[in-house]
Amino acid sequence: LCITETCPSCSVTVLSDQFSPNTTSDVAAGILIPHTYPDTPIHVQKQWFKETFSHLFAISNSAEASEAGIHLVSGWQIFKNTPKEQLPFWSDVVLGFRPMSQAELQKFPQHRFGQAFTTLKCDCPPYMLWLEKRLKASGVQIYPRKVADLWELHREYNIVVNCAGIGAHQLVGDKKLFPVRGQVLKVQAPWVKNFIREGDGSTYIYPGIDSVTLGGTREKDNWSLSPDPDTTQDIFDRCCSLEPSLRGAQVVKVKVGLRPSRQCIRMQREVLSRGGVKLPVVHNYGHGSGGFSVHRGTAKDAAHLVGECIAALQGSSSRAKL
Ligand SMILES: Cc1cc2nc3c(=O)[nH]c(=O)nc-3n(C[C@H](O)[C@H](O)[C@H](O)COP(=O)(O)OP(=O)(O)OC[C@H]3O[C@@H](n4cnc5c(N)ncnc54)[C@H](O)[C@@H]3O)c2cc1C
Ligand SMILES: O=C(O)CCC(=O)C(=O)O
Repeated sequence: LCITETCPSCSVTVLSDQFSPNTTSDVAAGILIPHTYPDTPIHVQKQWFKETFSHLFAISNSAEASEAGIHLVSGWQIFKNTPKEQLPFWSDVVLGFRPMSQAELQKFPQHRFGQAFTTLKCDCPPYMLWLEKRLKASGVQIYPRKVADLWELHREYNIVVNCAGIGAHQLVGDKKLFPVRGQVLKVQAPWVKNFIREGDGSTYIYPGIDSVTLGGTREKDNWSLSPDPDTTQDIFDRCCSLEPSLRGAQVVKVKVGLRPSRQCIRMQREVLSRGGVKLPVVHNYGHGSGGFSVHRGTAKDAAHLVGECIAALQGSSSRAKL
């Protein structure tokens, strides 16, 4: 979508082997709380988050909000011990960030410190389906296709944008990319209105429009997509200890996804070349635990790199004509 906006003369095609509801993005809670990428400067991460937050805030404040599955949600991030960093880099992007009062902390007798704020949540699959609808309305072609090698696209397309998530491990052989398996439960608990997150991200409760997402797990290098029943029970128990009213909730779905993790998102131009033929590629993958939190910001950067590829192609074709 960002490419159609920044390069309106481009004809864009989406190729994907899986679509919603069968992607990693469909598993996510979709909450906007950044995870830090150790090898990316903080000001860049903050800019990605800010772009994403203000873009989604505008959608949440429009008639599209319910179909897009975008809504504001308030709640608490709680800590058993007071953390060293009490003001995360994103604290002035979310709304109303403040330390919790002692009265609020009484809800969590095991915890000593907490932060209250309002952020945004993207409910999936609705958000994915809404994006797909907007793509089609912009004239984008969408085809199911598994790509074995980016080079196979060189005859059909001038520029390739690689947004394959964990699929990039095989597609481009990126050894720096690894899966972090996550399991979540979707439960019916319409009385739960506030999010609750353990400061280390181990346990969370995120109310959505139709269900509440309970998590989580983080298992590095585990490629299994099968839900584990013991883990389901463990997640449920951990969430009930933070929000005892969940004991009365019914589990409607268990989902597993592989976070495409890396020390930094791969946001990069590359030119593939074989026998004198060139194929410009823009990589935009490796969003780990925070893909929703930064997706619009990173998409804008990727679209900018596509613009640079177009300029380079135009430059080389006018040189060739000379
Ligand atoms: C349990 C869990 C909870 C999460 N919660 C949150 C959250 O609350 N907030 C947040 O910000 N982030 C969250 N995340 C992280 C977020 O889900 C990811 O960062 C994000 O979904 C990655 O998006 P993506 O588009 O890169 O990958 P994907 O959603 O996996 O999309 C990649 C697409 O590429 C296609 N593809 C891959 N390889 C090929 C190929 N060879 N040929 C053709 N197509 C290919 C796939 O079929 C897929 O459609 C969570 C993740 C998990 C697992
Ligand atoms: O960490 C969180 O609180 C949100 C969920 C998430 O991003 C994840 O499980 O990866």
